[in-house]
Amino acid sequence: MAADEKMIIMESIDKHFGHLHVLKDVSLTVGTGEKLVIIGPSGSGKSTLIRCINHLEKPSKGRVIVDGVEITAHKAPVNKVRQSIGMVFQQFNLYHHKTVLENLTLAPILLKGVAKSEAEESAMMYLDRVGLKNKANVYPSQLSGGQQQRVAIARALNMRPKIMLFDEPTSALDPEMIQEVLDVMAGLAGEGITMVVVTHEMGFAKQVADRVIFMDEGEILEQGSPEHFFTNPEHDRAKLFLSKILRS
Ligand SMILES: Nc1ncnc2c1ncn2[C@@H]1O[C@H](COP(=O)(O)OP(=O)(O)OP(=O)(O)O)[C@@H](O)[C@H]1O
Repeated sequence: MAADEKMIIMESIDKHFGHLHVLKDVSLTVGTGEKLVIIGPSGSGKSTLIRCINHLEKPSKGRVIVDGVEITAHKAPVNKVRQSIGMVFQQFNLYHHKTVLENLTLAPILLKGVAKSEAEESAMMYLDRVGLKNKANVYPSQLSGGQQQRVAIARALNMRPKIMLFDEPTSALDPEMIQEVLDVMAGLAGEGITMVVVTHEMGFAKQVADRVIFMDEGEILEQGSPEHFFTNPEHDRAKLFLSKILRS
């Protein structure tokens, strides 16, 4: 894979919610296999930006190109492109009336026409990867929050995505469960998949990110390698944010 290959291109994105101007002319590219971590204060537009990548939010202006397909184009094959983008949310969003195994196999069978036996085989592989092979036949309500989030990650992976988006995946978890989810994500990061992660976990950003982006008030204020950003933030607002979050 060429290092300059672009998996995600966002060009001059604006997003308004009514009078609220949430993204202001944001441009961003993410390289194939890159691990990008987005940080910033609450309300700065991080979730909105990441949701523009898979068109859960439609930009008011600008273009989004994913793996060579412009999903903001008129009549773009949004559903098809979405199949190559896994997303993990703060809330785990599992199907509670389905077993863990069924949670993983449903989308590949229904959306991609994968044979049930094949979907189950790969599901077991991914459950093993997140350390939950022995939970295949239980229901989500029988799992801890951390386990449910690991199932959500395995479910996204079972669609064989090219990109994984994480929107504050540990924010709803009890503190003792955060690390088990971050460990799974760090393991995944080592495997070459393109990852975009919104998080308040600065340790994860330092450990895993190729690049950190600091957003404030709908703009990318600063970006750089974690080594550079965390030791040498340039903007006062980035400095203030880091001093607050690293103290907490
Ligand atoms: N669907 C929506 N309708 C109206 N306003 C919205 C909507 N989604 C987000 N907003 C507003 O847009 C702004 C940016 O929200 P967003 O969730 O992108 O920020 P964030 O940086 O991810 O914040 P947090 O860290 O608190 O999740 C906020 O003021 C939010 O209230």
